[in-house]
Amino acid sequence: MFSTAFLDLPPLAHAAGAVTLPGSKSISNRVLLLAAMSEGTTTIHDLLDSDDTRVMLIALRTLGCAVEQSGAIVKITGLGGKLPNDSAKLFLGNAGTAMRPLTAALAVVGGDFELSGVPRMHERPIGDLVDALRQLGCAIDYLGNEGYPPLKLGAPALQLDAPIKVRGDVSSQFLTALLMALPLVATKDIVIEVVGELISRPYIEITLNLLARFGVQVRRDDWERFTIPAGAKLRSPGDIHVEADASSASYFIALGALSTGANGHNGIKIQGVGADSIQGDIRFMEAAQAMGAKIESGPNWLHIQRGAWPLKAIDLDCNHIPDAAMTLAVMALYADGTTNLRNIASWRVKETDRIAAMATELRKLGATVVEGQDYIQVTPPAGMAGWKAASIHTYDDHRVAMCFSLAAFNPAQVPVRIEDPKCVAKTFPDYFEALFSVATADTRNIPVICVDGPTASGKGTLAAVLAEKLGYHFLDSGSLYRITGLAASRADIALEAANEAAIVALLQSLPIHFEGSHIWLADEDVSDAIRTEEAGMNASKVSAFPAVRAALIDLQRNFRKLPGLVADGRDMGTVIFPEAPLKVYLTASAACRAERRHKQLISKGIPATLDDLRADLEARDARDSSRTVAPLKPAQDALLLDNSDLTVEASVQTVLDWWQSKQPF
Ligand SMILES: Nc1ncnc2c1ncn2[C@@H]1O[C@H](COP(=O)(O)OP(=O)(O)OP(=O)(O)O)[C@@H](O)[C@H]1O
Ligand SMILES: Nc1ccn([C@@H]2O[C@H](COP(=O)(O)O)[C@@H](O)[C@H]2O)c(=O)n1
Repeated sequence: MFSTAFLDLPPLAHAAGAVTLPGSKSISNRVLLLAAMSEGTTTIHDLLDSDDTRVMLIALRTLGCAVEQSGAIVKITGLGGKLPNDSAKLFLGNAGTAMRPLTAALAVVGGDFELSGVPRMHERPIGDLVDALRQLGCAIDYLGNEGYPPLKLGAPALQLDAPIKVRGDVSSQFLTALLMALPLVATKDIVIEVVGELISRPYIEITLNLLARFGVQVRRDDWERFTIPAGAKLRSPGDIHVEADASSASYFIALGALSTGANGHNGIKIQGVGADSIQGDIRFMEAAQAMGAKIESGPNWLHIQRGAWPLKAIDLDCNHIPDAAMTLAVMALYADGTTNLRNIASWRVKETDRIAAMATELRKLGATVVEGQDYIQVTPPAGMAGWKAASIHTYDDHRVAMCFSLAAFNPAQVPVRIEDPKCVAKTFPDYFEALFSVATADTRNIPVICVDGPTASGKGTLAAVLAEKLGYHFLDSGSLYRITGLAASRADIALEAANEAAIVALLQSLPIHFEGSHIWLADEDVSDAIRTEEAGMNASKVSAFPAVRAALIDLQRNFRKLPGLVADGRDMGTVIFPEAPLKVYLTASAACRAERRHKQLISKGIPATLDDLRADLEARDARDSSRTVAPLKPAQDALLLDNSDLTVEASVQTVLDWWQSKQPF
């Protein structure tokens, strides 16, 4: 997951390949609650691992439910509707799929409970559900504002005779909550009557479908009346598999529809969900097809290719696909006219006011947007010149972050910044990794920051922090010369010009691989072995051989991958990435560098004297600067930074400011 303050997406050119999506949030949290409340043990496969499922699991454990987790398999021993802990405070983050059903289940079972969430959760209405539960005799108090969490629940005095009325036109989650909770107390037939036009019906279908899997057949009369039969009991189905999330699939369906192939492949294959999914958002497929996508489907897979181009503008009632419809609003940027998405009033009470959020952010990109209480109309930017690079605010809303990533395919090739990318953790923590696994960019558009300079100036430290803050890859090019020197010494090859060909032959056979900050030579972790002063001096010797340098060029350039790279070395800016948009030449006085290296070695328990270290680093710098190929020197367009009197933090901030000054947003 990218936990950076922002993630800059360079212009993306193509996309092709296969993605496996995480489990459905709607199914995961429903199954968790049903499994916890049922009789028997349920083994759940492919459960979504995200913020929303995590808060649900914590809540269930707090209530006394036994939960065993091993990877994507979770085993729940059901409580059979009886709570071992009938007094608890539950924090449910911003998970509507946890707050609403848990409120209903705990209110009917009874106990002393407090349910709260993040500030936004306390702005999301729950009054209609509370009103319905109070009709049943449940004891519920508001701890903050009337109609909103946090809530306090007490012991109910249940009256099940009269039909329970619940509004269906604000959120279908209120009805879902009642449907899942009432089998816990169905000593007689319990009737629920929906007031107002029921929205998001497909989500109710998921609920009914899962209740049936747990042994409860709800009778449905149209979409107005639901009866839980007397004697209904939740019983574990044993094993249950969670489908991949159809709402998450919408981003990759859109990707297939708007991008051309790459690497000899065409189209996007989505594993884990097919056209026969029980999730309502799968009908996003039809909307995408109406806009031009070509889609094939099989058991648990979809394959999407670009069809019509530009995409076709549509006018659609999106009530049946409220979450996935946000993706249509971004696809509309690539359409041949104005797209009108109607009947989406529920957007206003989701993680954020999604109509306002989408309108604001689409306008930043150059679109013309008209918004109403329950609709949004999007007209694409006028031609290439109409597109603007934009920093997309994401409102702590995972879907805003994910759908706006698709704007990076814009024909004007302007970059798009996604603020707070970690908000995708709500449903799809590795969304951007999945995107980068299928998307490609023109290499020249993948940003590289070069940090060159003499020994112990702090290049590695600076470059690693920059990479972490920007979410970029990191190339420690010196490690490649260090490994070469180490391997040659171990092979008893003297580091002399006469042995240049032998050293290159050895280098080309070396099984080097990187794992985070660790470097492996075959199955040996050589990260420490290459860090000695002797290894540094040997690296300096082999690095002076032109054939060794030539042999390492492609390997270094292959580090340039989405979303970007920070490269540290001696010739990053002069030879390896001469067209990099930012080149930093980092220096510090020799005395200062010797002192830093001394401290570094002593802290690792390696004995060293200041004088020897200074002599060594000056010798190394002299050799590096005087060699014939790729000598150590600042690139002509490098920015010089002498950090003798700067802290690491100050150096990092200086370079981040330089980088920001080059961005269009
Ligand atoms: N601005 C700074 N102020 C104080 N200490 C620093 C600063 N930058 C780096 N250091 C410290 O200096 C030491 C050397 O830094 P680092 O290993 O990053 O240098 P380098 O230029 O990558 O060296 P080499 O070229 O030998 O790999 C480290 O202990 C690091 O913590
Ligand atoms: N791009 C580079 C990087 C390093 N070298 C040589 O390797 C030695 C070790 O590098 P460190 O950054 O790990 O200290 C260094 O002294 C250089 O001789 C290089 O030539 N080009």
